[in-house]
Amino acid sequence: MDPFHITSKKVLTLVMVIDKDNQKILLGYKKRGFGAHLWNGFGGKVEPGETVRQGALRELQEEAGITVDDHKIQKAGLLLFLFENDPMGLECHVYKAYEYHGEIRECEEMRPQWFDIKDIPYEQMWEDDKIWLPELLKGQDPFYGRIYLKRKPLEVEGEEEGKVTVAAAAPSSTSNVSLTMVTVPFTTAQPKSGPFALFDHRLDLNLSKIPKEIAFDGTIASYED
Ligand SMILES: Nc1nc2c([nH]c(=O)n2[C@H]2C[C@H](O)[C@@H](COP(=O)(O)OP(=O)(O)OP(=O)(O)O)O2)c(=O)[nH]1
Repeated sequence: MDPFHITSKKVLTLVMVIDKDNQKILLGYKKRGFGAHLWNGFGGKVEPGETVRQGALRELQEEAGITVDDHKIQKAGLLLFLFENDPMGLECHVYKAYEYHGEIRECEEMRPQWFDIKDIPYEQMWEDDKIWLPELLKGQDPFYGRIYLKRKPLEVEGEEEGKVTVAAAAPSSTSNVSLTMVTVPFTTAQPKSGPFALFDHRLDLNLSKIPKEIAFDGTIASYED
């Protein structure tokens, strides 16, 4: 049985806000939850009753405090995250925006910060980002990627007085796996990377040739602009 076979998926959004004039990108430090301690764009689960695009705009407003005009947010790609031995895939719709309204502000989930595009903190981001984000920044989008991830055995959860508490990483979907808590010596050299390690990937840069509905693994990924 293919360990990356999925039978269902969650639909997620991710918005990358880019300041072209100053060659900067807005990232948020995820303070809690899935992908905690990593820098990322802004996004989350699409809620019932909203389109993917509406979900992207809502999450950007909630997490960074800013809004983008509907026609100014551009689809940059579609990423399918597949987790080993997890039948739930994540279909992540990636958008980019070059203009926004409002004041950037921190919320309890994310701490936004501008980074020079030449200094993107890839070592503190999801491992797959270094595959597709440079393409987005070069304008090589829209793209379609399949990202295969393996669970890391242990993951940093918190730190106190030179020690960190680590827990067995939880799977992407609702988990019936119990967390194993242990305390190990903390080394500052250890990056706080995501709980999953990149196993394999495929990135297709000519999405225009792919039909709007993409069939994969028995499920259909919607591709709305
Ligand atoms: N850059 C990047 N982003 C990813 C990867 N995998 C992944 O889920 N994401 C993004 C997609 C979403 O924006 C975000 C996960 O959504 P979330 O769990 O925070 O959703 P949410 O805000 O609705 O969550 P909640 O805490 O309100 O339940 O992480 C990845 O490999 N790279």
